[in-house]
Amino acid sequence: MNQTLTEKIAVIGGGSWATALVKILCEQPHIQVRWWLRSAEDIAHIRTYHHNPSYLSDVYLSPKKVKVCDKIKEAIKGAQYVVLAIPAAFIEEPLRELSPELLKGKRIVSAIKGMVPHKNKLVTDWIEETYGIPLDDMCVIAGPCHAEEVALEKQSYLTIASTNLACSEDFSKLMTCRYVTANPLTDLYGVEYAAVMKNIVALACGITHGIGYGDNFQAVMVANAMQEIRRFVTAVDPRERDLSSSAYLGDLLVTAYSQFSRNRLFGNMIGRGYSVKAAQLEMKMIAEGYYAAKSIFTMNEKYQVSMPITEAVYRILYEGAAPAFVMEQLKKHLK
Ligand SMILES: NC(=O)c1ccc[n+]([C@@H]2O[C@H](COP(=O)([O-])OP(=O)(O)OC[C@H]3O[C@@H](n4cnc5c(N)ncnc54)[C@H](OP(=O)(O)O)[C@@H]3O)[C@@H](O)[C@H]2O)c1
Ligand SMILES: O=P(O)(O)OC[C@H](O)CO
Repeated sequence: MNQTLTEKIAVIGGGSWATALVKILCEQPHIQVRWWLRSAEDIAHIRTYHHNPSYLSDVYLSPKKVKVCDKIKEAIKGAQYVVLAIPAAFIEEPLRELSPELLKGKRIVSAIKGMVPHKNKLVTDWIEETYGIPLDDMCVIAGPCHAEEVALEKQSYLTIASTNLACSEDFSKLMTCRYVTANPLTDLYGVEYAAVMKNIVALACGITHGIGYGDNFQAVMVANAMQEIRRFVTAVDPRERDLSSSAYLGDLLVTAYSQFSRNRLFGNMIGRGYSVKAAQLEMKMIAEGYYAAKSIFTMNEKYQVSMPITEAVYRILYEGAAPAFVMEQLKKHLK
């Protein structure tokens, strides 16, 4: 049956999460996805074979639904939503081609769980400051959801957070399909900071497992981490929020425990004695927690919240402190 594709959505980024989001969006009969990737080889391959050769290569990408674009300007043209799915550390370069005029009137959706390094800014704050998009025209995709499980169509839940309930409700509808349920929420900052911080915790879990600590220790660390997240998020953006819900606690748990977690894997390599450089080279994918540890540690110089787990990860990754020694010190802070 021929469907009329009445809504264009741009997806920016070519990694695993971008590929999974393209797949989810393609489930909507009326949507055409305009997909920008930086790799010319991947673009050529997708055009010919309808699969991303580099990430989630089993996912079929229908040429009727997905238009792959070499130019970011081409991808956003006519799109009502622009979905950003590049690790925060690399977001500035590709968006440099865009201007406030080109993005005016569009809704920006951040699928990024990271902060723009050097600026120590949430992606939504950085977009508002750089492109003048009001926060009410933005939302973030959060919740415990690994791209690999989306590829396998395993039942998953997402949270779409925005300061503007209508914006989060509208986008939740587009992200809901047979195997994904997306729920709206209005706690934009809380969700965004919690998503950034859970990556640091997963790194810490990986480090301790790499050293030889067991599940008993990890459970205590994750419980303490939830309190650390609560202290920091409350200091930065005080308001009522249920941190035990899936956008916060659920996301922390999946990242801390899943076989698919990039951040946990990265931490595990560090715990087993890899240098940061060697671990980054070995892992094809990006562990946002590496950058987040620095951003949150630096932000906390202002807030002075007690954050022993973040500090431990920062000292290991950025000051070269020995993981076993740092974790020995951390033990004294956990209950
Ligand atoms: N994966 C998930 O399950 C998942 C779930 C929820 C949220 N997220 C979030 O989604 C965002 C994207 O993560 P991902 O998992 O899709 O990452 P990924 O699979 O590790 O892919 C990395 C992406 O970053 C690009 N990249 C790497 N180095 C770059 C550089 N120096 N300059 C510019 N681009 C570079 C890669 O492009 P090339 O392929 O061309 O190298 C690729 O598109 C992150 O913020 C992550 O936290 C991921
Ligand atoms: O678990 P990670 O470190 O791969 O991060 C991916 C997502 O944030 C999980 O929701």
